[in-house]
Amino acid sequence: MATYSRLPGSVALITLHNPPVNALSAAVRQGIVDAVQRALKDPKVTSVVICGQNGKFCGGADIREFAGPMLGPPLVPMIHAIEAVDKPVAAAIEGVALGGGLELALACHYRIAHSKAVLGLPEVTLGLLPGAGGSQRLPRLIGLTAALDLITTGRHVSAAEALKLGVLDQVTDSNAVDLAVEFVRSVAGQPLDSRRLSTLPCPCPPDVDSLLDKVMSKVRQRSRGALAPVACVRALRAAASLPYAQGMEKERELMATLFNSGQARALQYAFFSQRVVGKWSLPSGARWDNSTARIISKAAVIGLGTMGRGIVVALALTGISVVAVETQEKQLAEASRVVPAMLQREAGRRRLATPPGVISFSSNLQDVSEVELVIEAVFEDMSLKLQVFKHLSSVCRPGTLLCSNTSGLDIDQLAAVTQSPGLVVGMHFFAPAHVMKLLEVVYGPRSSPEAVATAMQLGKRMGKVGVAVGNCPGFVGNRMLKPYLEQANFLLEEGATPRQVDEALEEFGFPMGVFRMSDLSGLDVGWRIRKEAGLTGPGVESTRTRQGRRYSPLPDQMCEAGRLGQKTGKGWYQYDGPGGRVARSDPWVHIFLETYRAEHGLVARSITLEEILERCLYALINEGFNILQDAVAAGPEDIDAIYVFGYGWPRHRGGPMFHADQVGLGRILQRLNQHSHPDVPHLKPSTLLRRLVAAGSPPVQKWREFINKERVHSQL
Ligand SMILES: CC/C=C/CC(=O)SCCNC(=O)CCNC(=O)[C@H](O)C(C)(C)COP(=O)(O)OP(=O)(O)OC[C@H]1O[C@@H](n2cnc3c(N)ncnc32)[C@H](O)[C@@H]1OP(=O)(O)O
Repeated sequence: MATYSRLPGSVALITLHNPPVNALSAAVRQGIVDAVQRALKDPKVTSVVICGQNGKFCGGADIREFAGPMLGPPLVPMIHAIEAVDKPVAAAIEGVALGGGLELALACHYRIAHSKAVLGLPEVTLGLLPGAGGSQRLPRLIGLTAALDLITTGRHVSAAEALKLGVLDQVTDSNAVDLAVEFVRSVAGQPLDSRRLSTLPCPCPPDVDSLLDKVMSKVRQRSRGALAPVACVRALRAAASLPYAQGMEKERELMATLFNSGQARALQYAFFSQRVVGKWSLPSGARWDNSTARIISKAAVIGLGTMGRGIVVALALTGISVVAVETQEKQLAEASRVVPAMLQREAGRRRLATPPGVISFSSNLQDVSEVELVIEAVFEDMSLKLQVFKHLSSVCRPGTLLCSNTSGLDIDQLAAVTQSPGLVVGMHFFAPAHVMKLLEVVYGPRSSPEAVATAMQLGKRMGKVGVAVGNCPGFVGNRMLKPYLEQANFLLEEGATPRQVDEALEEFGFPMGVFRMSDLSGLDVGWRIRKEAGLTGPGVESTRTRQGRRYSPLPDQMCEAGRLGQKTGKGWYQYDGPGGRVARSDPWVHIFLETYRAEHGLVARSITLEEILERCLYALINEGFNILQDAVAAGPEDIDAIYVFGYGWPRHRGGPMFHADQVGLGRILQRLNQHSHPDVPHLKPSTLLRRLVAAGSPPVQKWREFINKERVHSQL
């Protein structure tokens, strides 16, 4: 709702009440409409201030209402009515003015904000555009170029930047509501025509068409099939070229298309998934709201390879003092040179004046004795990690949390060699660790709620999306990746080319197909793991069935030929040289594949884009169902957040489990059955998938409840 009060000196104060962010729910909109009417009718009122309760102006439209029928007064006429008021209206912005919240502020005649406020039109991130006049008013206020940037990226801006751009009239370090009240009193009675943004022309650069074309091609390239950024540019083209009323008509038309698109539903689901994963729970009953996190101020990182360096930077950026340990002198010298530069660069990118944390470098493991938390990031080798954990357990003071950045090794085994297994968790970062948003927090059967809560809290401080996952080989992300990679290799055996497979996946929306990705991360990573698993290496017979399952030796043979990817200048593609980035098809690979097929009596067939997507994605999704069934992930949102934030799954497709829901569980089951083969267990439909289909394919939002019920009745 919204409350109305009359302050001394003829100012009406309208306050939005809808915790936690004063979203514009039906009740709030109704409250605003009523309060504005009251202010208009009251002859003693000469000016109006709109603010939000509890230091938050407004977080925009109530996203939860999007799923149901539209109730209450619509936003657009409400906003028009505010602009039309013949008494000065000011928005007093504290906390946030986002989406519909900023659109409400743009309808006001003046905008006054607290210096800590954050403003933006993030609708594009929800698959929408600023559909309450924002796409037409903002460019009229700050010019087309700046509006294109804010609206197509959805980025939040600080009050200082908003003031510079001209969004705000004044910024204060003290009370924004008091200042706004004082301000509107001082302008009461002054003409308002020039303050009504809808009446102003849109300031455009002379080469407006070329600017719009350039931005359009940039968003198309960046957004890989996402509809909203393209619609945003179209709405801004209308603002630049049409009178306001016609521009609004275009905005309405574009919004209607977006609103009903599957992409908007997917992006809104992704918004809530990100929040759901923060409310973690463990099978033991420990949860985010009944477990206490420790506040870490001093940490250590062991191992300064690529991952370790990124983790040091991520920690230091949060203001934590870091002891960075590397026992190999050459690597230590290089890290001591490179890490401070990385830190400086990242601090600059985040607009921090100085990096807040202090880093000390050491070659001596003894130097970690005083820290509160250690993250081990040594080479992915179990015996080495066990040695490090044993050593840490004796060096660190009692109560120190010991974390491993392993990408899939057994956390419980590491915990077992320490004196306090409850204080051991996995903190699986993604490269580059100071940039990538995902953090898998891996709990073993003995990990304490405090250890999980601390790792999750630390992730949040580092700006990560932390997802608590159970302990199993590969955890969630890499466990699901395995069948996906496997299918991609099988497709090559059967007649596809690396480019064909990659193009299908890139067209789906991945930033990189599986083979380009593999070239980037290095083919030797998987090779080493397969050797450790006894799947390849000296003495292993070169057959296409290993350990009782279909196996493709193709990637092993690539490694044996020295083709390790970008770092060697050759992998599934060829590059300009070692470290080259531009992937070109390589005739060598085509001959290699033909020879391989001939040797194994395989006849290449033509493979459709549909088959590529089905086999790669449905194999991955099927493993997602197994993971839910095994309670390694608490719900589909956890898996989807992992894939969106760590594995390049297109956000406008919600995540693999959301995608399964959109495609239809019955269809996924039917296609898995079709592609299934006795020696490819990954394609054998999971029991959970079968049970969901048998239960009538409930929507993804109901799966968590379904799984819990099935578990109670021992059906899973
Ligand atoms: C014609 C229709 C036009 C529509 C245009 C729009 O306005 S679309 C909506 C545009 N607004 C946004 O995109 C803002 C979304 N919210 C945020 O970015 C952040 O929540 C925040 C406002 C910056 C606050 O961040 P913070 O980290 O402090 O808190 P949380 O993100 O955890 O959020 C707290 C709870 O509030 C819920 N919530 C936030 N915004 C909205 C919203 N607009 N509608 C409904 N609910 C919202 C959020 O889900 C959290 O609740 P949980 O129960 O914990 O999930």
